[in-house]
Amino acid sequence: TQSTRPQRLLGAVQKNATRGQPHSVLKAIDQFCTHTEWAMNVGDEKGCILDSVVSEVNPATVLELGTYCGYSTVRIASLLPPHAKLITLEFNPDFAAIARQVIAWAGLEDKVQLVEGASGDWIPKMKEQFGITTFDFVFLDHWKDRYLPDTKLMEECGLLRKGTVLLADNVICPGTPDYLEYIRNSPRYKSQYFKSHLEYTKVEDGLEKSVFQG
Ligand SMILES: C[C@H](C[C@H]1O[C@@H](n2cnc3c(N)ncnc32)[C@H](O)[C@@H]1O)NC(=O)c1cc(-c2ccc(F)cc2)cc(O)c1O
Ligand SMILES: [Mg+2]
Repeated sequence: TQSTRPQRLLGAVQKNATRGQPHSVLKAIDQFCTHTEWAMNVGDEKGCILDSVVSEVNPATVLELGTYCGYSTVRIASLLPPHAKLITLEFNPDFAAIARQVIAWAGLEDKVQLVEGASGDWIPKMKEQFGITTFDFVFLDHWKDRYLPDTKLMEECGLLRKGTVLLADNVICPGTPDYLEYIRNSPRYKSQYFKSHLEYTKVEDGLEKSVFQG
């Protein structure tokens, strides 16, 4: 039977990366996506911007929306201080299964809780299920028309505090126009656009960093 793209990406990690070395996992995925097969990971160019924002925030609690194969999960988790927790939500079980193996290959399973399910269902359950009070950092990388409703949901559920940083991928391509309109015009956020390119291409894309004002 035919393999899927995530299965082929995992194969490239197991073949070319060293267990327990997150940077080698990222390098193997980026090489696979550059030379063999494009895949919708945040990639190395936007990934460096992600790294700098994560390092600046130095978060103890992280929420990632949209795990896919776990590339950005590994990228973020490899920068977290000890005892920090990253919760990542993925509703496609096949993608989740691959991501678990990519995260394990990087040796980061102790820092990561991968939850299978839809963000809209799980965000209201974060406090009771995972003992989260608020998130220090949120990476939005799931369905582009879910960024706005899920941000409003996080506000309503009291999951954001003064200083929480939201970082949104793909605000240009595929684009999240309703989210950008809201977040850039709301007095409750201070936003900054980081111009970049769609992963592994020359197409313009970018990340929007927004700090919740409380
Ligand atoms: C949406 C995907 C990423 C993952 O998110 C999970 N997901 C969804 N909605 C939910 C939820 N509500 N809760 C939990 N998980 C959820 C899904 O199953 C995917 O695995 N990402 C993209 O579609 C994506 C697409 C492109 C792209 C750009 C140009 C093109 F020509 C073609 C594609 C680039 C990117 O950088 C992306 O990130
Ligand atoms: Mg993305």
